[in-house]
Amino acid sequence: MRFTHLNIRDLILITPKVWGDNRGYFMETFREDLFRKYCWNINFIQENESRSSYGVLRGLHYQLPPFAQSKLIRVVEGTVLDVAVDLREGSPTFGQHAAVELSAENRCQLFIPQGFAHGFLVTSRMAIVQYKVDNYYSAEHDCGVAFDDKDLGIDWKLLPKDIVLSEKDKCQPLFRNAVYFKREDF
Ligand SMILES: Cc1cn([C@H]2C[C@H](O)[C@@H](COP(=O)(O)OP(=O)(O)O[C@H]3O[C@H](C)C(=O)[C@H](O)[C@H]3O)O2)c(=O)[nH]c1=O
Repeated sequence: MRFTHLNIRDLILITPKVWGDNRGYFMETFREDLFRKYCWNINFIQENESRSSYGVLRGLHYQLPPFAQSKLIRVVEGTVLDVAVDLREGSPTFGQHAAVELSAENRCQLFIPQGFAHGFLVTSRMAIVQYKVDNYYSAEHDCGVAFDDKDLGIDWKLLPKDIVLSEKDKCQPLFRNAVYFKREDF
């Protein structure tokens, strides 16, 4: 299992070791000891799964403290463009984002600590995304940022007309109007 820092240092790409043979393959998808050593002290308490068709974009979402969530994301079917945006006031990468392709084929996982907005766009016919979080869902603390905010400058690769959004995501606030994470939150 390899842990690689992205352009935003606190975002970590995890590449599992895959054991293939004539039956198929085996891989360890999570190791707490390695995670604590190379990544983050974390206690995942909930796991989610969503299935989406081509062009669906879920995000950009985050939960505010005390229900802020770190996430460990993996794709078990299909391919997504996965994006995290730094919303931590005072961070040297505040307002910047990282985008990585996660797929059932590359088997990579993305760790996103608390303080980031998260979203993904499905670029295959269909994708199933599973992710662990370290805080329970709280609708009252659920927040978002507009996926297509010009100040964020995220290249989602698809034309806006081809992107499928929930009603909620069609009206997320612009980055400059979003609620950020304060220094005291960390
Ligand atoms: C997130 C969540 C949702 N729900 C319920 C609430 C809604 O009635 C329904 C669909 O929720 P939503 O439309 O917010 O689902 P997504 O658009 O996939 O939201 C997720 O999308 C991006 C990619 C994220 O990173 C977040 O984890 C999460 O916000 O599931 C729950 O019961 N528990 C939960 O943890």
